[in-house]
Amino acid sequence: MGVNMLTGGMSVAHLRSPRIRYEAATTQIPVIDFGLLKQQSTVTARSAVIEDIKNACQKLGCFHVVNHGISKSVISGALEAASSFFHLPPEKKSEFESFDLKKPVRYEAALQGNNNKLRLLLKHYANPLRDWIPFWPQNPPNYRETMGAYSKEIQQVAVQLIYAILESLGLGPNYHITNLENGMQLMAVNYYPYNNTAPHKIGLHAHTDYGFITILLQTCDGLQISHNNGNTWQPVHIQPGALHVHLGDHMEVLSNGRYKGLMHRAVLGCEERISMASIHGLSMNEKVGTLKELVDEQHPKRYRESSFTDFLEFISSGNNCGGKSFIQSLRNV
Ligand SMILES: O=C(O)CCC(=O)C(=O)O
Ligand SMILES: [Fe+2]
Repeated sequence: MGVNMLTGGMSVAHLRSPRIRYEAATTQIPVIDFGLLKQQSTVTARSAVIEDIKNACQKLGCFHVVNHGISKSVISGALEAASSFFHLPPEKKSEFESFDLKKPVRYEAALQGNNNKLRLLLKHYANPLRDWIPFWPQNPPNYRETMGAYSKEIQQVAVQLIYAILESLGLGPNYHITNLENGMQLMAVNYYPYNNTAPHKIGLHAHTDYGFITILLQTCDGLQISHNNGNTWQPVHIQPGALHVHLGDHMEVLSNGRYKGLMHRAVLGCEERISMASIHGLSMNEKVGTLKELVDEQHPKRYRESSFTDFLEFISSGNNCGGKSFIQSLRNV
């Protein structure tokens, strides 16, 4: 099995083609050149990128990142390992099957009707890597090595992007968040089967992600976003070599609502699809609150503090079934 970089983006070779384009109107997603955020970039170039990030975060809650420095082989290695895992016989995956959200590794199959698959999910923590990797699957044999290499590089990109986003909020280039580097990285590795029925079947329902940002790698189209609480949806088309980045609940909290977490979902289509969402925040029990620099008389504090453990308790207690999302539960209204 090989992974090739087709013009449409990262594609697992045995997956079906051609890629479809969804019919709804498409939003042009701003493209951020990560190379221009690096130290050797000129001040003018860097400030122009920070301004682009600000506009993207305010208007859309997402952007694409190019020139991120993660090699094609690292990316294709991780996608291949994910694909091989999902194609293992069910009995090889079931050792990870659990509904206990606190497990370090968890496998879940969302099925419908005659056991038709809607989505297979493998979720595990990744940062600090040495703490979590001993729990990861050993089948396929290169899973730990290849997924580990990808996770490590994505974690570094994520930290720099979070600081760039904070700079775009006017916090200055030297703003520091204690323990961000040791914060949580949760990898949600998703597999969606081929199912090209119209209207498209939903593989993953509308939600916002926990954490500051999510970095999403995907083999083909299927991601949709909404800016009106799920009333209408826009497809996000993949872009060759680019990573999709969107804001999560805790960026909304940090920024005192200046930036909002992006609502998104995934639909099935005319190819098998793999997506890997790397979700970045602070560690399990660390509380995240609004930054004091973003609170004043005109902008009173709008959110309660919370940690990842609080989030897990919120979703395990079935609170979100009443229609209230985690972020809504944090708003002081
Ligand atoms: O598959 C996708 O495009 C989205 C995945 C996602 O939103 C998630 O895993 O949280
Ligand atoms: Fe998500």
